[in-house]
Amino acid sequence: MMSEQLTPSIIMNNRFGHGVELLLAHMNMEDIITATERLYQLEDEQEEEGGLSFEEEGLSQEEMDDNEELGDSEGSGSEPNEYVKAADGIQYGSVTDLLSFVNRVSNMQSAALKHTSEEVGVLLNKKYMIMKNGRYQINMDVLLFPWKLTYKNRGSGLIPKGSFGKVHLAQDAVSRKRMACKLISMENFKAADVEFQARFHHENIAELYGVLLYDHSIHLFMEAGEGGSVLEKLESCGPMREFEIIWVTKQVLRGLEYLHSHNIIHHDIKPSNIVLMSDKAVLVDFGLSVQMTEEIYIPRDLRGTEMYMSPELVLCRGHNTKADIYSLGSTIIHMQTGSPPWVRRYPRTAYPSYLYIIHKQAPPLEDIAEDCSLTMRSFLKRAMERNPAQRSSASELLKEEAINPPREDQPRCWSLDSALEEVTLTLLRQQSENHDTTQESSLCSENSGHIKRKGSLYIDLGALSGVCKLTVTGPPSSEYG
Ligand SMILES: Nc1ncnc2c1ncn2[C@@H]1O[C@H](COP(=O)(O)OP(=O)(O)OP(=O)(O)O)[C@@H](O)[C@H]1O
Repeated sequence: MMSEQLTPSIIMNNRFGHGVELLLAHMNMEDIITATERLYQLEDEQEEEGGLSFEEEGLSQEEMDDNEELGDSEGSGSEPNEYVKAADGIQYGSVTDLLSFVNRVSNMQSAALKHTSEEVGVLLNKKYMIMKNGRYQINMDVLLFPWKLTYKNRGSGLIPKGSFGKVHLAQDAVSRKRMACKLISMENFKAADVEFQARFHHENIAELYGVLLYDHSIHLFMEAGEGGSVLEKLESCGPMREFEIIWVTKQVLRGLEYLHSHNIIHHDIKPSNIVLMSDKAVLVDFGLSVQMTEEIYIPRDLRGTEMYMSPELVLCRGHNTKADIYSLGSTIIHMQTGSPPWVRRYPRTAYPSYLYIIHKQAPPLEDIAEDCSLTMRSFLKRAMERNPAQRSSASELLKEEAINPPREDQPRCWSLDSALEEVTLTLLRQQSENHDTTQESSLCSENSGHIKRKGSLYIDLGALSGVCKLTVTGPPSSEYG
């Protein structure tokens, strides 16, 4: 059995021997057979290919080239076997490498990994996660911090906590990239927790950077929503204004349009699973997601969060991607009013479950905010249509007037944008008439920056974060030396 006192070099030298001892001591026979089969299969593959290869899926040419170098320099082909390697170190790899790592880890008895004192895992992103001497150590190469979302009325050191995980802010010591790191205990980890984020890439889906197993917890490193979740914003700043809701809704719909085009149901659309960045919002938490293989998904269990669930999901007789659209409708009601649907009419204290109410009474159009615009109200009716076949899809909703308001109805900053743009263009025209090239170039650069921001709520969110005293306190740079 691997002793905790062994120095890293001894562990390296005895890696293969200790690995076998560990397997024998802690795995059951079935695990050993699976592992052995995998070992021979891998050896065969390596012999055929003349060495260990990375599947290049999801990697840029540059990364693929780097992988080749990595393979040479680290002598990956000469490792005793990949089974031991993948459970006994860190490697840069492709999505396929990562998925095979998480599958192996989630199938192993947790006792077999209990004594792994070093990080093991697969990193997808070489630009942000910089390995040193074949290692990527927690609290050395990557530092973890509690989120310090200093929204008003909130204490510091808040760690957003879900039912199975907790999410820290992480920073790579070399690249300085800030990431979110979700910790899931081995007992609760399942491959689905990473599968969708690893396989599917879209700007409105939090990008997965790598997965490590350390200290008996799975660490998922991903794109960080430094502005916190929509739920945190609601809890601290109260109901959102319609132009903010429109902005978030559009981002979520784009993410859903992409997921649904791949027949993926997210299954848990709600304010805490939408996180904010300065220029976009992304979906997180794919632990309940499912990729449909048929028109209708027949669930074996109830998936989702009650208050946001559609009536067909509650019924458990089969549903499809439209269930997410309904949950988005519930989420919009929460953003408008500060409470999820139902709870103001049926207080939680008196109603321990809302399933029956949803089944009998959905959709909860009475919960739509009183000051909701007519177009948003009609959007909500389409999104929360009781019959999923008649409910609009993400692509259809993206074309709705409610989320594409006419220019004159845009929020003030948009008008400010437009006004600035018009003034700048007029000035530019005048300047070019006068041939004053010096001023023209300075105006040009200002203008291009301005145009880049146009169409996003860049200014609003910045201003908003000021109003809400939203800051993410990063680590003092002195901590990195
Ligand atoms: N990439 C991220 N960036 C910023 N915050 C995040 C990120 N991922 C998750 N969070 C925050 O951490 C909280 C918990 O994460 P997550 O929902 O993934 O865990 P969970 O255990 O599956 O939660 P639940 O079961 O309640 O949905 C989220 O509500 C969100 O506030």
